[in-house]
Amino acid sequence: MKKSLTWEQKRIVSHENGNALVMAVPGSGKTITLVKRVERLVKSGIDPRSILILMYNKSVSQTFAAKLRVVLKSNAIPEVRTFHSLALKLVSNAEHQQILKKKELVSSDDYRYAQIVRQSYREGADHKQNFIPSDEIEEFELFITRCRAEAVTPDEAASDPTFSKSKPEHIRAYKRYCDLLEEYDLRTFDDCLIEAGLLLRGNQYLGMNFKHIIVDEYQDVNLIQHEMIRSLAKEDTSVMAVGDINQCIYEWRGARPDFIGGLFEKHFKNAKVYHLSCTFRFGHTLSLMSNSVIRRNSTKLSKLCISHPSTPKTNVRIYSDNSLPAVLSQMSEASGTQAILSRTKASLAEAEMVLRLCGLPFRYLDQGASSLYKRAEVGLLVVGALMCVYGNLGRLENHPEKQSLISGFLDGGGFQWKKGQRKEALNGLMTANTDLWAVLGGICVGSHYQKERFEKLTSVRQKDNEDALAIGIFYILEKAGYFTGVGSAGVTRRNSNDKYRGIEKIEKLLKSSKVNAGTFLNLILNSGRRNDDCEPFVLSTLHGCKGLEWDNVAVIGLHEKDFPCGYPGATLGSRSPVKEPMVKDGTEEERRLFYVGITRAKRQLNLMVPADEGLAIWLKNAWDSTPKKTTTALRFVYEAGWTACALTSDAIYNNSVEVKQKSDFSKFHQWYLRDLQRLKV
Ligand SMILES: Nc1ncnc2c1ncn2[C@@H]1O[C@H](COP(=O)(O)OP(=O)(O)OP(=O)(O)O)[C@@H](O)[C@H]1O
Repeated sequence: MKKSLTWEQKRIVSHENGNALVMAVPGSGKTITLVKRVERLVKSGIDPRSILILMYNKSVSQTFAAKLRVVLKSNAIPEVRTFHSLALKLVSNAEHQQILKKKELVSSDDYRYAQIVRQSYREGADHKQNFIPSDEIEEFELFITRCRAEAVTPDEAASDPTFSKSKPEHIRAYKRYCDLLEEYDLRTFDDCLIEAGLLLRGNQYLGMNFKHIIVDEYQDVNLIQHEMIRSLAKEDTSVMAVGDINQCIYEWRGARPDFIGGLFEKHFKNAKVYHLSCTFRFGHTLSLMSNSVIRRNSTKLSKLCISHPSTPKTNVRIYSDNSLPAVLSQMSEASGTQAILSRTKASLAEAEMVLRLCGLPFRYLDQGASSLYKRAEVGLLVVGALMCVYGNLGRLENHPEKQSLISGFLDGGGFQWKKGQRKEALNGLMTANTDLWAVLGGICVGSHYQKERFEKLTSVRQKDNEDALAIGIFYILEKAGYFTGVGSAGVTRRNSNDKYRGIEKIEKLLKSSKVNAGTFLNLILNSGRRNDDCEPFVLSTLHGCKGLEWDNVAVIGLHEKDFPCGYPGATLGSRSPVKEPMVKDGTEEERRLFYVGITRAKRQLNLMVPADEGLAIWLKNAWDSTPKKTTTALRFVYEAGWTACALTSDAIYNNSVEVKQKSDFSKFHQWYLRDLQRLKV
């Protein structure tokens, strides 16, 4: 169906030369608007090669380029790139011209990168043990990311209070990290961005000369990327930044809402401001709820997100956590695409278990990097249960995830490995028909601690059988101390992988489902149902779902404790030239993350919350303020004010707004109704 543009969209398409800032609410059709704008520029005689479009990720940029090829009926389309691919192009050109030293590119999932991070942490932080807990490494990696996002050298980090107030060992380790990259002639993607920025600042454009630059998702641009655009733009370049301040969710990577909400206009003079305030994705209840939440942030809400009258109703429901199996079964019967979104990977693991129990198909958006198999507590549980039931690991032979499960057991088992031991254990256990206790017994001989640990874990040697309740086996393992060595309980802003909560969730599920050990092991070890009439459920973290939409969405794990609003490790310093971060405890970023999550739904949104009497009272009274006391359910669900939003939304759909009293609607809902009236669509 051919879509006719709204007047807001048309104004952006026909923007003349000069800088522009487009503030777009979720689902407002940025893609179609930008495609039409480029089409208009090219039709007006602008050389496509002088147009650069910078997008957030590879798949979005590829889809956008494909759309341009169709619209322009040509392969001669403008340059559509991600920041990283642009940086890579600049750096490889500079290497070619011998301006830069030739180095190999290393991605963050390359084993060499992981080795360098570990080595630099061990040496720089003077870490005695060979095995470093993953949480410590993740915290250090976060520190590296922050330094690289602002191109801070180790010396600068040491003398800058925003960085040096962090752990001193991080600064030493960061210096070692930089030295090691240099030593091994390696360059990460972040290094590419920094070096590309320096090339551009030195006027080494290497053939780049753009009349128009369009940058999508500007709210997640960091300082280096912002500076790159500044260097690329010449006197006569028109830069158009498109984004949504309320969807800035990558502060830990150096993005800041005040870049799109201040810095852009400061550096790109006379920028004309446009709004895309009308969503085509979801109906009035969800628009009202998302506005209701996000207005609690300190960023002033100048325009509300309004549902376009052509948008179908979205059903929003709030359910108790305990009814997850029933809700997912009901979703599987609805038509269209389905997604399960969560702040933490622990909740996704719970959802995966439920899907397996219900025999529903699923896939991870991150290709399985957060799947059950990658979780230490699952490795411990599976290995432990296999030993209890069968007395050996035979069922893992030829299993494609054998290595992940054994690694989980070795990493979560609390062995405090010494140099080379973990590798030896893994190699030993990966050989066919190996005896777990014989391999470990041969390795854990050095220290008293390891011997003790080994003895504790082997205490489950006795054979149970497949009919035993899985929860019974879970308790045997727990008593034997299986889970005491598993990671941290905290969720940092970057790391959504909290293992303790994963254990809690597994326990809850095994208790309520009453499955026996045989069934449980089958559910985990079989690949899950693949073919089904219903679309596979997509599982994703809230960070990963940006820019996407599904017909039916469940946002799960909406517990206050799972959103690290006040978690100290979550607080990020920044050397932004604008001002200090607005809220230090991270509440605003977490609220934006919730906002991004709920605005992915088209027809149905299910919010899964823990039992919370306070929320029941809130909903009964149709309140939408921020609760003053600490809550069990996420405070943002309180703020969304579902009851009042559903009532106002019903009045709009039933055309009964006019017959009601003004006082039937809160001031805030009156604002929405006024804007809806005014919308000249
Ligand atoms: N003028 C229009 N009329 C009808 N539908 C439209 C119009 N413009 C866009 N749409 C539809 O709106 C939906 C959302 O568009 P799009 O995916 O571009 O949103 P977005 O602005 O990028 O959202 P987000 O910020 O959440 O990523 C799409 O299904 C698109 O086809």
